[in-house]
Amino acid sequence: MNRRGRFITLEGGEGVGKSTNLDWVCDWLTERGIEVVRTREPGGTPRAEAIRALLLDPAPQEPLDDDAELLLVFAARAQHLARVIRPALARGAWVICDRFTDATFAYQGGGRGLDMQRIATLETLVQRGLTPDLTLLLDMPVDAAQARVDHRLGQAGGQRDRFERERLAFFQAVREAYLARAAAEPARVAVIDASRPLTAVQAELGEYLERQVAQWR
Ligand SMILES: Nc1ncnc2c1ncn2[C@@H]1O[C@H](COP(=O)(O)OP(=O)(O)OP(=O)(O)O)[C@@H](O)[C@H]1O
Ligand SMILES: Cc1cn([C@H]2C[C@H](O)[C@@H](COP(=O)(O)O)O2)c(=O)[nH]c1=O
Repeated sequence: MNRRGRFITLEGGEGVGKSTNLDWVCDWLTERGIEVVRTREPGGTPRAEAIRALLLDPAPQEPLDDDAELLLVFAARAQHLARVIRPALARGAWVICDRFTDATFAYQGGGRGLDMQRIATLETLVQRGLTPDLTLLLDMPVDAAQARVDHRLGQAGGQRDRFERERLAFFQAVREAYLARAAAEPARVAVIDASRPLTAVQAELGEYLERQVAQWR
């Protein structure tokens, strides 16, 4: 693929502030004249959003098999790549994505305990070499992040989705898997302490972006 744009992902467990900071990152890049495509996983196209709804639906009457969950995540990703991510990168836009395959290694690999090598095989099959240029991993202790989720749900009056209903041990395993990926790929994954006030988090995000954009231009 003729890839002219850049691919940036935001990652982290539930409630660490990905959505809040994604808006900020997109505005930061747009202010510098960069065409930004803001998207998310699972989702990003109507069909992939339909798969997202299946994945997030608690539907206790039919538990979702772990392998089915993994394959649905990659089915949504294949559609998202074909319809949104690859075309945007080819025309030179920068794709800013709320979660990508690091989330699969963290949730299905760390959280569910699925074999990381099987996930890597699907990654190769579906992505054909396309991986993020930069990943901003928002990290904080699980209990404090869960308190933020509770606060947000209390304000918005929503229900916990199928993942948000998991036990603390699941989220702890997700966090550890994310940190292991960051340690294995320090040049791509920047770990940001998300437990601090938003201004401090965004100051550090800005520093990473400043450095990275200067290097790419
Ligand atoms: N640095 C921060 N300090 C305090 N509160 C924050 C901070 N960042 C985000 N929040 C608040 O925490 C809640 C969760 O933030 P947000 O929805 O952006 O997280 P998220 O990682 O996208 O969550 P999810 O994975 O559950 O969608 C929101 O109410 C948000 O306003
Ligand atoms: C990409 C991806 C996502 N998930 C999970 C993680 C979250 O609980 C939900 C998405 O909801 P959010 O609004 O982004 O928090 O999906 C996953 O398990 N595996 C994945 O690859």
